[in-house]
Amino acid sequence: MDAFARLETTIADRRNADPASSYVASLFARGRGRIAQKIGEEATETVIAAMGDDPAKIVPEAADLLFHLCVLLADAGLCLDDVRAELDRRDGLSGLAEKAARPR
Ligand SMILES: N=c1c2ncn([C@@H]3O[C@H](COP(=O)(O)OP(=O)(O)OP(=O)(O)O)[C@@H](O)[C@H]3O)c2ncn1[C@@H]1O[C@H](COP(=O)(O)O)[C@@H](O)[C@H]1O
Repeated sequence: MDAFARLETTIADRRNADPASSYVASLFARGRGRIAQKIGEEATETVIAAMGDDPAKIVPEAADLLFHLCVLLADAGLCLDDVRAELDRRDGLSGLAEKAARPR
């Protein structure tokens, strides 16, 4: 099982855990708005790391961001396979061509 699959399983296991002993459970308890806010914070921290001079510092921030995104997906009843399916759907479709084909 890869890291993302393990993480999804752990997050699902934490849904009814005690928020006092589980960070994931505490996020579920605080709700979708708080989870979304954390994604904003972690995205900002990733941007700050990206603007620095040490690319290695992006890695832990990206991990925080992806972790919180996984919690958001779980909270919304979604999973990474849903995201994979969307990426598969886009595979081979140029971003520039897709944008040019959008209704104006
Ligand atoms: N991957 C992670 C992971 N990445 C980041 N974090 C936590 O995310 C939080 C984000 O850092 P911040 O400094 O922004 O958090 P904070 O200010 O303390 O949080 P707030 O009070 O602002 O909400 C920290 O508490 C990190 O420890 C994570 N917490 C848990 N996991 C995974 O989730 C599993 C279950 O964790 P628990 O639910 O805590 O058992 C763990 O075994 C890990 O696999």
